[in-house]
Amino acid sequence: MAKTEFKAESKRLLELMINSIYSQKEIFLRELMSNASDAIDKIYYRALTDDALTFDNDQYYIKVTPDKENRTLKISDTGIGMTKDEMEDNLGVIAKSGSLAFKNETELQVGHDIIGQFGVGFYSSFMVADQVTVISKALDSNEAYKWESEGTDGYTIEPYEKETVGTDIILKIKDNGEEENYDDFLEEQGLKTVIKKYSDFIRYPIKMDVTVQQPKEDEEDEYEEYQEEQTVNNMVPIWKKNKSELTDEDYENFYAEKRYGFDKPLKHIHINVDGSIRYDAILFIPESAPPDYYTADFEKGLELYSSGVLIMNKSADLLPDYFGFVKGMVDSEDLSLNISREMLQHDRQLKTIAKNIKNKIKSNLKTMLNNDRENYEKFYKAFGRQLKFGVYNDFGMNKDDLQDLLMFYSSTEKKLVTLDEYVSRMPEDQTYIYYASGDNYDKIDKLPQTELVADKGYEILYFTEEVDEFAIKMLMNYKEKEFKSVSSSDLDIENEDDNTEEEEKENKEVFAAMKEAIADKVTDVRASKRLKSHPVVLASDGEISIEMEKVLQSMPNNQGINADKVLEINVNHDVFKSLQDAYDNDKDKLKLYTNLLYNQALLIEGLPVEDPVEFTNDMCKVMV
Ligand SMILES: Nc1ncnc2c1ncn2[C@@H]1O[C@H](COP(=O)(O)OP(=O)(O)OP(=O)(O)O)[C@@H](O)[C@H]1O
Repeated sequence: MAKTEFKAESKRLLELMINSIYSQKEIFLRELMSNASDAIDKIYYRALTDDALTFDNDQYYIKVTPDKENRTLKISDTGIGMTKDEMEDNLGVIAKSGSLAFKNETELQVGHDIIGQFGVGFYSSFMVADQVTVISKALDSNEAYKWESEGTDGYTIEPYEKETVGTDIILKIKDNGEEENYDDFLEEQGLKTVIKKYSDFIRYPIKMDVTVQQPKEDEEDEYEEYQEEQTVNNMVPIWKKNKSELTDEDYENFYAEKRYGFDKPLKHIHINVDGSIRYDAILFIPESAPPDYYTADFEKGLELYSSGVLIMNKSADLLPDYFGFVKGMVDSEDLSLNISREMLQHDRQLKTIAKNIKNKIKSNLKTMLNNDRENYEKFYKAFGRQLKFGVYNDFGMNKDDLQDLLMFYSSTEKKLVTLDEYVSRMPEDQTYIYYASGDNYDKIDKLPQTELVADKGYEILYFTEEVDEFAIKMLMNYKEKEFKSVSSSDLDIENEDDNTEEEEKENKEVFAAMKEAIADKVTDVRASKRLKSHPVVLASDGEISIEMEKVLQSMPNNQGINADKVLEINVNHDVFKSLQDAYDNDKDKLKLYTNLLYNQALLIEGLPVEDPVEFTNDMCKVMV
């Protein structure tokens, strides 16, 4: 039969699986168990709304059958099954399509990373099997099909006989290699261990024929063996267990099992509430953001259960947007099983739960910040941006909840610091919280605008993300201290040797002539109070800073909002003497110098020079 080729990305993933050196090959079983359990969930949902279907617990289970002689492992479920089209769609293409595109070739070759970071799902079977056969009959269908593949060269699908609805997956387990032993996946004990480790909390029974010994009748010391079907998993959901019985590893396994993420969570929060509203919840703070996190595709939400039965995969109403990174589940006896999405939105109980959850997350993050700084910084690297958006969004409504969770890089501490730490260190004569914006820490370090503030010994917070200044503008102040950009025209710093005002008065005409030369570009040309060694800098008057202008300009529907730019000249720099000289003797030269300085200031700001050809020609004019 002709083989159908896998799509290119799937083929690459398969190659990785087949040649994988990944040590935890056993996770293939977890993936297959989860798929089987999801398939049964789907029938369960259908039964909720379809009167023709009843969900009888006894009929729904997963069965694991090893066959040592033939080196096969069969995993059967009584779930919803797949039609021929679904087999094509689901097994012929990698589910999380696009995930490979996020990785570069070297990372792919290592192999570890990709398996650790992305759900490899069904394909992980190829880590342990030479051949994978899927026989499935979908609910409402009279036909069954067999999908088969030996790896990268493609797969076949053909009609097949299967009486009952559900799916059988048959793996032809690889022969042992020099260093690798696959026999565990054919042994009762090995399989049991792996199932317990990863899939203990699967809600449906995972059954296996287990060899049991019992004393022979009438004959002491003699035993006979027989096979007995046993349920291998515990089925009591982890959230119903006593916290003291559970280890970090249990929570981590649950996180992986549920596919909340492919990282290791930084923290879990287990909540049991038995008050006027009863609920249990397990929440996780992930370590890293999923690739689509900061895109419109990302959907936040927690799994919602009603008395242990999943009623919604992603209940968005349970999490505020700014905590959208939190993964996990909530189970409440007080929610009705058949509640609709629309009704849930207005459900008073759900609102109360959401509020409690929000406060729990906040207090847990706060504790992590205070007691486990290293992990908090990891978290902040992944999701700090989200918190800052949280401060900015909804007209700053949530800023009080979030301001103490923010961190910024400090010029003096050379690490991330909180606003509270900054304010508590402020010298008495310092009125403002100073910040400087730029692309990265190194660039900001070198910004001329920081000279005076840094010289004064004041700490400066470095803003490197687009949202930073917008969030801070929304915050307005922290502990009554206002924020001030080092680029703002009035820095409010006393400087005894300041001679700028006199110089500016004395050289009024020079400044006026310079202003005239670039009148369409800046609102003013002034003597700078903030520069020490640099000749020139751009500052801004008013609410819109130059960094904000950059962000606003890059937006699709930008409305041409500009900062009021001021060109500041260091009157104590030799360049100023040249300007004075040019004013006295050669007005064209003054124009040339002014334009050059303006363009230099643009470059320092990371803004594009408006006319690069004119700029280089001007440079040449000074040289010859
Ligand atoms: N036992 C099964 N019964 C019914 N459908 C299944 C079964 N196993 C897999 N599928 C279908 O194949 C799809 C692909 O499975 P796969 O394990 O590759 O990815 P996933 O479960 O969607 O996502 P991931 O494992 O990456 O979280 C599933 O979404 C499901 O639709």
